[in-house]
Amino acid sequence: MKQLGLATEREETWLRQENKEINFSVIGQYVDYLINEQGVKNVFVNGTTGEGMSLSIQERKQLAEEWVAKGKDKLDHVIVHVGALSLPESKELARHAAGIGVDGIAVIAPSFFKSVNKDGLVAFLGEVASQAPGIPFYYYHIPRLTGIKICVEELLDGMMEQIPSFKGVKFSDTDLLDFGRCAKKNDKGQFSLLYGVDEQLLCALAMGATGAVGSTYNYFGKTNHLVLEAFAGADLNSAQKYQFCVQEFLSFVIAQGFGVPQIKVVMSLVSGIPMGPPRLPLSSASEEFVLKVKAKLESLKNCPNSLL
Ligand SMILES: CC(=O)N[C@@H]([C@@H](O)[C@H](O)[C@H](O)CO)[C@@H](O)CC(=O)C(=O)O
Repeated sequence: MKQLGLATEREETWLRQENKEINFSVIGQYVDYLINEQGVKNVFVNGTTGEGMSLSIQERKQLAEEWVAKGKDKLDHVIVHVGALSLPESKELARHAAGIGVDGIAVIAPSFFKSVNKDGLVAFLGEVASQAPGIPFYYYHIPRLTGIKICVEELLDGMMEQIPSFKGVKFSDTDLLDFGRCAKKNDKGQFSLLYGVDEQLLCALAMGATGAVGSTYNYFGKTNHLVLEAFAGADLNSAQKYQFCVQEFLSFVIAQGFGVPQIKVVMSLVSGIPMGPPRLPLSSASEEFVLKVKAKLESLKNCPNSLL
């Protein structure tokens, strides 16, 4: 947490920032921070934390371009979320992503019509994927936000059969029964299962996760790498210790109300790079949250398992 002092200074900047425009200029700095401070070399752009669904198509394209440009020769993978409510917009984003050379695209279930069925959803995903034929395709499952609760295990057969570029699932849900059934289908390691509920990463690894995508890796990247390493080395005690450390922080912030605005506060405090306010309809985190989370982060500096 050596950046805390710097973040305090910049915090006023982000709280005062009123125009809510994207600050593209910090992306290069953020790439270096992720690599050097967090050991993270893969990014997922325009997802939930990045408020992708609150951005215009043009903004999403510009962001994807900037991440690809600034990540060139530095990052291993830039996966861009291209999901949208409208199929033509999602296809346009997929074509654009393919054109700028991303390493993967992901699509969330379009969620205005909740009565979507499995075949309709797979057909939607397939049409989007077909616009970027050589690019690995991921289905982004986050039912808590989309309200689309079709089990991923049910979708898998359709996606594997109908989407030639299907590469895997970003699974942001606590349903480890569904997750385990997906892992069973992955017995030959045909696809990636990227878990996205960071407080339960270790459980998902035990079940068959092949990787993870989440907001926490912005600021607890190193600690989470230790979870991965300890698990890979069959050192369950250490893996638990590191996971408990992440859980201690997340249970504290979740009790305060932890959504994208609050995640941005933590990311700004730890990185020292201002993430700015969220876009409406989300509102900035309260000053009370900022003070509490600062104190919590300070206290974690003394946690023997924390690499903050
Ligand atoms: C709802 C939400 O934001 N979920 C996060 C988690 O990383 C979540 O913040 C974390 O598990 C803490 O609860 C991710 O699954 C989302 C994510 O990866 C994204 O930004 O697309």
